Amino acid sequence: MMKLGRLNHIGVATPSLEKSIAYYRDVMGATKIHEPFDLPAQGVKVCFVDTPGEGGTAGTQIELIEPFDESSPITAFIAKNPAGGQHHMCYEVPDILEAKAWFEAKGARVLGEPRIGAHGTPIFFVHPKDMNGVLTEIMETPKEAH
Ligand SMILES: CC[C@H](C(=O)O)C(=O)SCCNC(=O)CCNC(=O)[C@H](O)C(C)(C)COP(=O)(O)OP(=O)(O)OC[C@H]1O[C@@H](n2cnc3c(N)ncnc32)[C@H](O)[C@@H]1OP(=O)(O)O
Ligand SMILES: [Co+2]
Repeated sequence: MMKLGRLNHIGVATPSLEKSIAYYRDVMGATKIHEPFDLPAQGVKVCFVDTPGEGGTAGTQIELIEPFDESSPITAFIAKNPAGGQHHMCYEVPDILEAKAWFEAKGARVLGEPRIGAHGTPIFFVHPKDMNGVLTEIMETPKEAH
């Protein structure tokens, strides 16, 4: 049985990181907005916004993602949702290969091989049609978090 880990982030696609950063800062009152960065290998520009956890623990994050270029995997999503929107959910697991085997054994479509994601650890995606309509990212928990 795979053991589901914490919700690491909620991916929110946007046509403009700049506008979305201003929204989380000025409307949502986010106190910690990380430095945006490019992730061309995954076809996105990224900005993490922290949401507070309980009693000083780390909460989850909003992962703002903008297409890096026309070939981005989120270009089609933005074309369908010009204002952007909730794109994926990312959960942590202790062992990415064990998790990949788990989902494949369940008959779910794992999209590609594990690759390094925005937190610098291996990730993969499971097709939304096999996950109750939710594009699901699985991420190996960063070692320092163990
Ligand atoms: C990895 C870096 C970073 C990190 O956190 O580390 C990120 O998270 S980057 C996030 C961007 N990267 C990805 O999303 C990679 C995985 N995604 C894909 O491979 C595609 O987006 C895919 C296969 C999920 C969808 O492909 P496409 O956009 O071409 O759309 P389709 O017409 O093929 O979609 C088929 C079917 O799925 C529905 N769909 C599409 N996207 C989503 C979504 N985000 N959530 C829920 N459902 C989605 C789409 O509506 C189609 O449904 P249908 O009923 O057939 O119309
Ligand atoms: Co993500």
